[in-house]
Amino acid sequence: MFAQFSETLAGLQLPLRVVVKGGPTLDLTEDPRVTLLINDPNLLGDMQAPTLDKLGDAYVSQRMDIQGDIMDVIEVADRLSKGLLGELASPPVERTEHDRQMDAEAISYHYDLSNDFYALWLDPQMVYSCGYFRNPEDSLATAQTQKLDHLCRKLRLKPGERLLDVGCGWGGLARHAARFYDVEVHGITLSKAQLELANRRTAEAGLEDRVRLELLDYRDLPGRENFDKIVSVGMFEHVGHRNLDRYFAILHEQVKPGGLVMNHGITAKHVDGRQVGQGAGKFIGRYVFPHGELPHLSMAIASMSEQGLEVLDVEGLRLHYARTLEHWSRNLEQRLEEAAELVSDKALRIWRIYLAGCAYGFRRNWMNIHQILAVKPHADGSHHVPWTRDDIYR
Ligand SMILES: C[S@@+](CC[C@H](N)C(=O)[O-])C[C@H]1O[C@@H](n2cnc3c(N)ncnc32)[C@H](O)[C@@H]1O
Repeated sequence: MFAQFSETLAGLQLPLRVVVKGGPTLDLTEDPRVTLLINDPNLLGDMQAPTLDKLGDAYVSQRMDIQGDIMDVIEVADRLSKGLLGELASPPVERTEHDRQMDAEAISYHYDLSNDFYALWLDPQMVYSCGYFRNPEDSLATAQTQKLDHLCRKLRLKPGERLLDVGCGWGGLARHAARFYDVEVHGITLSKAQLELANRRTAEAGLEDRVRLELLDYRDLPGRENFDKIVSVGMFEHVGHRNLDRYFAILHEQVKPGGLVMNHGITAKHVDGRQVGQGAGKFIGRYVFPHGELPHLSMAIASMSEQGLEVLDVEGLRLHYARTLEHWSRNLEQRLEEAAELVSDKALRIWRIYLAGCAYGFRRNWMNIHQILAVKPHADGSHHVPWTRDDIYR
């Protein structure tokens, strides 16, 4: 099997060494940067058609180990896959009918993993979404604070207003908005572990009177027109295509007439949902974000518009997310031993591949991220949003 494998790979100029445990070694160039250690010789068969999903799966299941910089590993894996299979154009992922239980389980799987583990590689405020780099060399902490402030400015928060934060994570945005914009924030999450730490940090910051966080599904928000402004960051990826109209209808119902809604989330590259990334999306769906779905920007805008939210501004931040993920991945790589004390070997393998793989994917334009700002106009069509964007950038 190894002879056939060597022949298949022979033409690829990749900085790759393949070592079969207790067996032969193959170097594709001099001084390879990346080594794949094959623990299970049967894997050589699968490696004839190496999608990123199959390679990732081999690593997660310990059939293979890796050596070298994790970013190099991802790049070499992608080049290996494209070299042997060409550019794969996969059909869209299967869309699922999301219900509360399915979403609660999917959220718990990802976000209840371990607060201490997330704290190892996120910024000090534990913001788990794309940062905003005024300068590409900004630190992660700076970029996250800038992102929180960018959102608050776009929302034109004013003292005393009520803000709903859908998918509040560890509460970084809620605390920033309450502290610096003097608003009252109601945040919701489906993660018990997140909520516990978010509440603790809010109490420590002395913001309990202005920040209320709770475990609640967005479909269970009571009442209507309760909020002056709404923000949702990194949450709508969990909603699902079939629930998109319902989700935006709920945001429309919850915001007061004249109020602003900000939806910040990852969007698909292609309108028809066909996948790029050599099977990487399958890996993410199986191991990282079960039932996650990425709508195209045009679908999000169409759905918002149909639900009565008038789109004012869209900002693409794709390279900002690549940079954010590079920080997260580098942070994790520097603290692998501590991480191994906090999560299982399997989870650590998954998160290593996911963070480096998504950094690579955003850089290569496999997906995008957009902030979409919309207003719910008054019944007569009026609203009082400033005529220019000058106030945001003062
Ligand atoms: C990627 S995290 C983003 C957290 C935070 N907005 C941030 O930027 O740090 C996604 C958040 O969405 C929440 N979420 C996902 N589905 C939800 C649902 N159906 N109802 C309420 N929250 C949900 C998760 O619990 C999590 O807090």
